[in-house]
Amino acid sequence: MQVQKMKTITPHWDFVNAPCEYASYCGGCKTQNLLYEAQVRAKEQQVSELITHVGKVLTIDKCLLQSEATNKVLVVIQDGWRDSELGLSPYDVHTHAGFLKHLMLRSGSDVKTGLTELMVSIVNNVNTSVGNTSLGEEEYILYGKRTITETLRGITFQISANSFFQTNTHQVNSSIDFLGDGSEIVLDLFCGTGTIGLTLARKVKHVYGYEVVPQAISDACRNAEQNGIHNATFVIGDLNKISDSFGTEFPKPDIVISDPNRPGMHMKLIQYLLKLRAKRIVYVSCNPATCARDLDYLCHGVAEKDIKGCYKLRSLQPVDMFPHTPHIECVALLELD
Ligand SMILES: C[S@@+](CC[C@H](N)C(=O)[O-])C[C@H]1O[C@@H](n2cnc3c(N)ncnc32)[C@H](O)[C@@H]1O
Repeated sequence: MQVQKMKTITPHWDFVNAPCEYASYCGGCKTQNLLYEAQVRAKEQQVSELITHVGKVLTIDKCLLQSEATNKVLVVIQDGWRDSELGLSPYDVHTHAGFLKHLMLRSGSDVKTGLTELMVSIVNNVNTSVGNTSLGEEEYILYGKRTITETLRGITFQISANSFFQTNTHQVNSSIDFLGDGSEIVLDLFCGTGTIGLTLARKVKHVYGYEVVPQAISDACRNAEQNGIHNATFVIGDLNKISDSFGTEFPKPDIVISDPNRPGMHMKLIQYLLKLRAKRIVYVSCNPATCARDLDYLCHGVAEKDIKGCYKLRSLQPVDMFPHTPHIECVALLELD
Protein backbone atom coordinates (compact mmCIF):
# COMPACT_ATOMS: atom_id res chain seq x y z
CA MET A 1 0.00 0.00 0.00
CA GLN A 2 1.42 3.37 -0.98
CA VAL A 3 0.95 5.96 1.68
CA GLN A 4 1.59 9.65 1.25
CA LYS A 5 3.06 11.47 4.21
CA MET A 6 0.21 12.87 6.31
CA LYS A 7 -0.76 16.45 5.65
CA THR A 8 -3.02 18.49 7.87
CA ILE A 9 -5.72 19.41 5.37
CA THR A 10 -8.10 16.62 4.42
CA PRO A 11 -10.18 17.39 1.33
CA HIS A 12 -13.81 16.49 1.04
CA TRP A 13 -14.31 13.47 -1.19
CA ASP A 14 -17.28 12.09 -3.08
CA PHE A 15 -17.23 8.36 -3.64
CA VAL A 16 -18.88 7.12 -6.81
CA ASN A 17 -19.28 3.76 -8.48
CA ALA A 18 -17.87 3.41 -11.96
CA PRO A 19 -16.65 0.62 -14.16
CA CYS A 20 -12.96 -0.05 -13.93
CA GLU A 21 -12.09 1.12 -17.43
CA TYR A 22 -13.07 4.71 -16.60
CA ALA A 23 -10.46 4.87 -13.95
CA SER A 24 -7.54 2.72 -14.57
CA TYR A 25 -4.25 3.03 -16.28
CA CYS A 26 -3.39 0.11 -14.09
CA GLY A 27 -0.84 -1.69 -16.31
CA GLY A 28 -1.90 -5.00 -14.85
CA CYS A 29 -3.34 -3.23 -11.82
CA LYS A 30 0.07 -2.89 -10.29
CA THR A 31 -0.78 0.67 -9.53
CA GLN A 32 -3.97 2.60 -9.49
CA ASN A 33 -4.26 6.24 -8.92
CA LEU A 34 -7.95 6.40 -9.56
CA LEU A 35 -8.52 10.09 -9.41
CA TYR A 36 -5.53 11.09 -11.49
CA GLU A 37 -6.26 8.58 -14.21
CA ALA A 38 -9.90 9.57 -14.41
CA GLN A 39 -8.75 13.11 -15.00
CA VAL A 40 -6.26 12.11 -17.66
CA ARG A 41 -8.80 9.99 -19.47
CA ALA A 42 -11.43 12.71 -19.21
CA LYS A 43 -9.05 15.25 -20.73
CA GLU A 44 -7.86 12.91 -23.44
CA GLN A 45 -11.27 11.76 -24.51
CA GLN A 46 -13.28 14.91 -23.84
CA VAL A 47 -16.14 12.76 -22.66
CA SER A 48 -18.48 14.75 -20.46
CA GLU A 49 -19.56 11.66 -18.57
CA LEU A 50 -15.97 11.16 -17.50
CA ILE A 51 -15.49 14.80 -16.61
CA THR A 52 -18.26 14.47 -14.02
CA HIS A 53 -16.03 11.95 -12.25
CA VAL A 54 -13.16 14.39 -11.81
CA GLY A 55 -12.64 15.17 -8.14
CA LYS A 56 -14.27 11.95 -7.09
CA VAL A 57 -12.95 8.61 -5.99
CA LEU A 58 -14.21 5.76 -8.12
CA THR A 59 -15.12 2.36 -6.82
CA ILE A 60 -13.72 -0.55 -8.74
CA ASP A 61 -15.71 -3.64 -7.86
CA LYS A 62 -13.55 -5.99 -9.82
CA CYS A 63 -10.37 -5.61 -11.80
CA LEU A 64 -10.30 -8.04 -14.71
CA LEU A 65 -6.52 -8.37 -14.50
CA GLN A 66 -6.49 -9.51 -10.90
CA SER A 67 -7.15 -12.87 -9.30
CA GLU A 68 -10.28 -13.54 -7.25
CA ALA A 69 -8.24 -13.34 -4.06
CA THR A 70 -6.62 -9.97 -4.83
CA ASN A 71 -9.99 -8.55 -5.89
CA LYS A 72 -11.22 -9.41 -2.38
CA VAL A 73 -8.30 -7.45 -0.94
CA LEU A 74 -9.26 -4.53 -3.20
CA VAL A 75 -12.80 -4.51 -1.78
CA VAL A 76 -11.50 -4.52 1.80
CA ILE A 77 -9.14 -1.61 1.10
CA GLN A 78 -11.88 0.41 -0.59
CA ASP A 79 -14.18 -0.15 2.39
CA GLY A 80 -11.32 0.95 4.65
CA TRP A 81 -10.71 4.28 2.97
CA ARG A 82 -14.39 5.15 3.21
CA ASP A 83 -14.29 4.66 6.97
CA SER A 84 -13.78 8.19 8.26
CA GLU A 85 -12.59 6.88 11.63
CA LEU A 86 -9.50 5.35 10.01
CA GLY A 87 -8.50 8.72 8.56
CA LEU A 88 -7.17 7.18 5.34
CA SER A 89 -8.12 10.00 3.03
CA PRO A 90 -7.30 9.58 -0.68
CA TYR A 91 -4.42 11.60 -2.12
CA ASP A 92 -5.47 14.64 -4.15
CA VAL A 93 -3.21 15.28 -7.15
CA HIS A 94 -4.00 19.01 -7.11
CA THR A 95 -3.67 19.90 -3.45
CA HIS A 96 -1.17 17.11 -2.69
CA ALA A 97 -3.11 16.46 0.48
CA GLY A 98 -4.36 13.05 1.55
CA PHE A 99 -2.93 9.78 2.68
CA LEU A 100 -3.56 6.85 0.33
CA LYS A 101 -1.93 7.30 -3.06
CA HIS A 102 -1.40 3.93 -4.69
CA LEU A 103 -2.50 0.40 -4.01
CA MET A 104 -0.25 -2.33 -5.33
CA LEU A 105 -1.78 -5.79 -5.71
CA ARG A 106 0.25 -8.76 -6.84
CA SER A 107 -0.14 -12.52 -6.49
CA GLY A 108 2.74 -14.86 -7.21
CA SER A 109 3.47 -18.57 -7.11
CA ASP A 110 5.76 -20.64 -4.93
CA VAL A 111 8.19 -22.82 -6.86
CA LYS A 112 8.34 -25.56 -4.21
CA THR A 113 4.63 -26.03 -3.60
CA GLY A 114 3.45 -24.82 -7.01
CA LEU A 115 0.71 -23.04 -5.14
CA THR A 116 -0.32 -19.48 -5.76
CA GLU A 117 1.05 -17.32 -3.00
CA LEU A 118 -0.99 -14.43 -1.76
CA MET A 119 0.96 -12.06 0.43
CA VAL A 120 -1.22 -9.76 2.45
CA SER A 121 1.43 -7.51 3.83
CA ILE A 122 0.94 -3.93 4.74
CA VAL A 123 3.83 -1.79 3.60
CA ASN A 124 3.98 1.89 4.38
CA ASN A 125 5.71 3.28 1.31
CA VAL A 126 6.56 6.91 1.98
CA ASN A 127 6.34 8.90 -1.23
CA THR A 128 7.17 12.58 -0.96
CA SER A 129 6.99 13.15 -4.72
CA VAL A 130 3.98 15.12 -5.95
CA GLY A 131 4.10 13.35 -9.32
CA ASN A 132 2.35 10.16 -10.32
CA THR A 133 5.21 7.83 -9.45
CA SER A 134 3.84 4.86 -7.59
CA LEU A 135 6.89 3.99 -5.51
CA GLY A 136 8.38 6.25 -2.90
CA GLU A 137 11.73 6.55 -1.20
CA GLU A 138 11.27 4.55 1.99
CA GLU A 139 9.31 1.47 2.91
CA TYR A 140 8.26 0.18 6.32
CA ILE A 141 6.76 -3.26 6.78
CA LEU A 142 3.77 -2.76 9.10
CA TYR A 143 2.50 -6.32 8.82
CA GLY A 144 3.54 -9.55 7.08
CA LYS A 145 6.51 -10.67 4.99
CA ARG A 146 8.94 -8.32 3.25
CA THR A 147 8.90 -10.09 -0.12
CA ILE A 148 6.58 -12.10 -2.34
CA THR A 149 7.81 -15.14 -4.31
CA GLU A 150 7.38 -15.39 -8.06
CA THR A 151 8.68 -18.07 -10.43
CA LEU A 152 9.78 -17.42 -13.98
CA ARG A 153 11.51 -19.88 -16.29
CA GLY A 154 12.59 -22.07 -13.37
CA ILE A 155 14.08 -19.17 -11.41
CA THR A 156 12.59 -18.09 -8.11
CA PHE A 157 12.38 -14.38 -7.48
CA GLN A 158 11.89 -12.68 -4.14
CA ILE A 159 10.37 -9.27 -4.79
CA SER A 160 10.03 -6.49 -2.24
CA ALA A 161 7.33 -3.83 -2.45
CA ASN A 162 9.63 -1.12 -3.79
CA SER A 163 11.07 -3.31 -6.57
CA PHE A 164 9.64 -3.39 -10.05
CA PHE A 165 8.63 -6.82 -11.32
CA GLN A 166 6.88 -7.49 -14.63
CA THR A 167 3.14 -7.24 -14.10
CA ASN A 168 2.18 -10.20 -16.28
CA THR A 169 4.33 -13.22 -15.44
CA HIS A 170 2.48 -15.48 -17.88
CA GLN A 171 3.24 -13.26 -20.87
CA VAL A 172 6.87 -12.65 -19.81
CA ASN A 173 7.35 -16.38 -19.55
CA SER A 174 6.46 -16.86 -23.19
CA SER A 175 8.40 -13.80 -24.41
CA ILE A 176 11.94 -14.67 -23.33
CA ASP A 177 13.99 -16.76 -25.72
CA PHE A 178 17.70 -16.83 -26.38
CA LEU A 179 19.98 -18.48 -28.91
CA GLY A 180 23.71 -18.07 -28.34
CA ASP A 181 26.90 -20.09 -27.85
CA GLY A 182 27.33 -19.39 -24.13
CA SER A 183 30.27 -17.01 -24.52
CA GLU A 184 28.20 -13.82 -24.43
CA ILE A 185 28.62 -10.92 -22.04
CA VAL A 186 25.19 -9.40 -21.39
CA LEU A 187 24.57 -5.88 -20.13
CA ASP A 188 21.11 -5.73 -18.51
CA LEU A 189 20.13 -2.05 -18.29
CA PHE A 190 17.18 -1.15 -16.00
CA CYS A 191 17.47 -4.66 -14.58
CA GLY A 192 15.01 -4.36 -11.66
CA THR A 193 15.18 -7.52 -9.55
CA GLY A 194 17.17 -9.24 -12.32
CA THR A 195 14.20 -10.76 -14.14
CA ILE A 196 15.64 -10.79 -17.63
CA GLY A 197 19.33 -11.10 -16.73
CA LEU A 198 18.86 -14.04 -14.38
CA THR A 199 16.70 -15.96 -16.84
CA LEU A 200 19.54 -15.59 -19.37
CA ALA A 201 22.47 -16.09 -16.98
CA ARG A 202 22.64 -19.88 -17.32
CA LYS A 203 23.02 -19.54 -21.10
CA VAL A 204 25.69 -16.83 -21.24
CA LYS A 205 29.13 -16.10 -19.76
CA HIS A 206 28.25 -13.18 -17.50
CA VAL A 207 25.41 -10.72 -16.87
CA TYR A 208 25.99 -7.17 -15.60
CA GLY A 209 22.82 -5.45 -14.40
CA TYR A 210 22.27 -1.76 -13.61
CA GLU A 211 19.30 -0.31 -11.77
CA VAL A 212 18.53 2.80 -9.70
CA VAL A 213 16.37 1.33 -6.90
CA PRO A 214 18.60 -0.09 -4.13
CA GLN A 215 15.93 -2.58 -2.91
CA ALA A 216 15.65 -3.98 -6.44
CA ILE A 217 19.44 -4.49 -6.59
CA SER A 218 19.51 -6.25 -3.23
CA ASP A 219 16.57 -8.42 -4.40
CA ALA A 220 18.51 -9.18 -7.62
CA CYS A 221 21.67 -10.18 -5.70
CA ARG A 222 19.67 -12.37 -3.31
CA ASN A 223 17.76 -13.91 -6.23
CA ALA A 224 21.04 -14.79 -7.97
CA GLU A 225 22.42 -16.39 -4.81
CA GLN A 226 19.26 -18.33 -3.98
CA ASN A 227 19.11 -19.74 -7.50
CA GLY A 228 22.80 -20.75 -7.48
CA ILE A 229 23.70 -18.21 -10.19
CA HIS A 230 27.25 -16.93 -9.79
CA ASN A 231 27.83 -15.22 -13.13
CA ALA A 232 25.62 -12.19 -12.55
CA THR A 233 26.70 -8.84 -11.08
CA PHE A 234 24.14 -6.21 -10.11
CA VAL A 235 25.04 -2.60 -9.49
CA ILE A 236 23.03 0.39 -8.21
CA GLY A 237 23.27 3.22 -10.71
CA ASP A 238 21.23 6.01 -12.19
CA LEU A 239 21.30 5.45 -15.95
CA ASN A 240 20.13 9.01 -16.58
CA LYS A 241 23.34 10.26 -15.02
CA ILE A 242 26.06 8.02 -16.39
CA SER A 243 29.55 9.47 -16.47
CA ASP A 244 32.12 9.17 -19.25
CA SER A 245 33.73 6.29 -17.36
CA PHE A 246 30.55 4.18 -17.49
CA GLY A 247 31.44 0.82 -19.01
CA THR A 248 35.00 0.62 -17.72
CA GLU A 249 33.91 -1.68 -14.88
CA PHE A 250 32.75 -4.53 -17.13
CA PRO A 251 34.01 -6.18 -20.34
CA LYS A 252 32.54 -5.07 -23.66
CA PRO A 253 29.06 -6.62 -23.87
CA ASP A 254 27.96 -8.67 -26.87
CA ILE A 255 24.33 -8.13 -26.05
CA VAL A 256 22.63 -5.18 -24.37
CA ILE A 257 19.16 -5.61 -22.91
CA SER A 258 17.50 -2.28 -22.22
CA ASP A 259 14.14 -2.23 -20.46
CA PRO A 260 13.55 1.36 -19.35
CA ASN A 261 10.38 2.68 -17.79
CA ARG A 262 7.96 4.84 -19.75
CA PRO A 263 10.20 7.90 -20.41
CA GLY A 264 12.63 5.65 -22.31
CA MET A 265 16.39 6.12 -22.44
CA HIS A 266 18.28 9.31 -21.60
CA MET A 267 20.29 10.86 -24.44
CA LYS A 268 23.50 10.14 -22.51
CA LEU A 269 22.67 6.44 -22.52
CA ILE A 270 21.83 6.51 -26.24
CA GLN A 271 25.19 8.15 -26.91
CA TYR A 272 26.95 5.55 -24.77
CA LEU A 273 25.28 2.70 -26.68
CA LEU A 274 26.16 4.21 -30.04
CA LYS A 275 29.77 4.46 -28.95
CA LEU A 276 29.79 0.99 -27.42
CA ARG A 277 28.58 -0.72 -30.63
CA ALA A 278 27.50 -4.00 -29.01
CA LYS A 279 26.54 -6.59 -31.64
CA ARG A 280 22.91 -6.75 -30.51
CA ILE A 281 20.53 -4.62 -28.50
CA VAL A 282 17.24 -5.98 -27.24
CA TYR A 283 15.02 -3.03 -26.37
CA VAL A 284 12.01 -3.82 -24.20
CA SER A 285 9.49 -1.03 -23.81
CA CYS A 286 6.07 -0.41 -22.32
CA ASN A 287 5.73 2.90 -24.15
CA PRO A 288 5.56 2.70 -27.98
CA ALA A 289 6.19 6.46 -28.33
CA THR A 290 9.53 6.55 -26.50
CA CYS A 291 10.40 3.15 -27.97
CA ALA A 292 9.99 4.56 -31.52
CA ARG A 293 12.03 7.65 -30.57
CA ASP A 294 14.91 5.65 -29.07
CA LEU A 295 14.98 3.10 -31.90
CA ASP A 296 15.12 5.98 -34.38
CA TYR A 297 18.10 7.47 -32.51
CA LEU A 298 19.91 4.13 -32.43
CA CYS A 299 19.27 3.42 -36.11
CA HIS A 300 19.43 6.88 -37.67
CA GLY A 301 21.32 8.96 -35.13
CA VAL A 302 20.51 12.37 -33.70
CA ALA A 303 20.91 15.01 -36.40
CA GLU A 304 20.86 18.07 -34.09
CA LYS A 305 23.75 16.62 -32.10
CA ASP A 306 25.59 15.36 -35.15
CA ILE A 307 25.45 11.79 -33.83
CA LYS A 308 25.27 8.93 -36.31
CA GLY A 309 23.13 5.82 -35.79
CA CYS A 310 24.67 2.38 -36.34
CA TYR A 311 21.87 -0.19 -35.82
CA LYS A 312 19.30 -1.93 -37.99
CA LEU A 313 15.92 -2.95 -36.61
CA ARG A 314 15.71 -6.72 -37.22
CA SER A 315 12.41 -7.47 -35.50
CA LEU A 316 9.72 -5.83 -33.44
CA GLN A 317 7.28 -7.92 -31.45
CA PRO A 318 4.34 -6.39 -29.57
CA VAL A 319 3.31 -8.39 -26.49
CA ASP A 320 -0.07 -7.99 -24.81
CA MET A 321 1.24 -7.56 -21.28
CA PHE A 322 -1.64 -5.37 -20.13
CA PRO A 323 -4.86 -6.97 -21.39
CA HIS A 324 -8.07 -4.88 -21.16
CA THR A 325 -5.99 -1.69 -21.30
CA PRO A 326 -4.72 0.38 -24.25
CA HIS A 327 -1.12 -0.35 -23.19
CA ILE A 328 1.25 -2.63 -25.05
CA GLU A 329 4.78 -3.92 -24.47
CA CYS A 330 7.19 -4.08 -27.42
CA VAL A 331 10.37 -6.11 -27.79
CA ALA A 332 12.76 -4.89 -30.49
CA LEU A 333 15.89 -6.62 -31.74
CA LEU A 334 18.59 -4.35 -33.15
CA GLU A 335 21.80 -5.49 -34.82
CA LEU A 336 24.88 -3.53 -35.75
CA ASP A 337 24.43 -2.25 -39.27
C1 LIG B 1 10.20 -1.54 -16.89
S1 LIG B 1 11.17 -1.83 -15.44
C2 LIG B 1 12.14 -3.20 -15.97
C3 LIG B 1 12.74 -4.03 -14.87
C4 LIG B 1 13.34 -5.36 -15.27
N1 LIG B 1 14.09 -5.29 -16.49
C5 LIG B 1 12.30 -6.43 -15.34
O1 LIG B 1 12.10 -7.00 -16.40
O2 LIG B 1 11.67 -6.73 -14.32
C6 LIG B 1 12.23 -0.46 -15.46
C7 LIG B 1 13.24 -0.45 -14.33
O3 LIG B 1 14.09 0.68 -14.53
C8 LIG B 1 14.40 1.22 -13.26
N2 LIG B 1 14.81 2.62 -13.49
C9 LIG B 1 14.03 3.69 -13.72
N3 LIG B 1 14.76 4.79 -13.92
C10 LIG B 1 16.05 4.41 -13.84
C11 LIG B 1 17.29 5.10 -13.95
N4 LIG B 1 17.33 6.41 -14.19
N5 LIG B 1 18.42 4.41 -13.81
C12 LIG B 1 18.40 3.06 -13.58
N6 LIG B 1 17.26 2.36 -13.44
C13 LIG B 1 16.09 3.01 -13.57
C14 LIG B 1 13.13 1.05 -12.47
O4 LIG B 1 13.37 1.11 -11.07
C15 LIG B 1 12.66 -0.32 -12.94
O5 LIG B 1 13.16 -1.35 -12.13
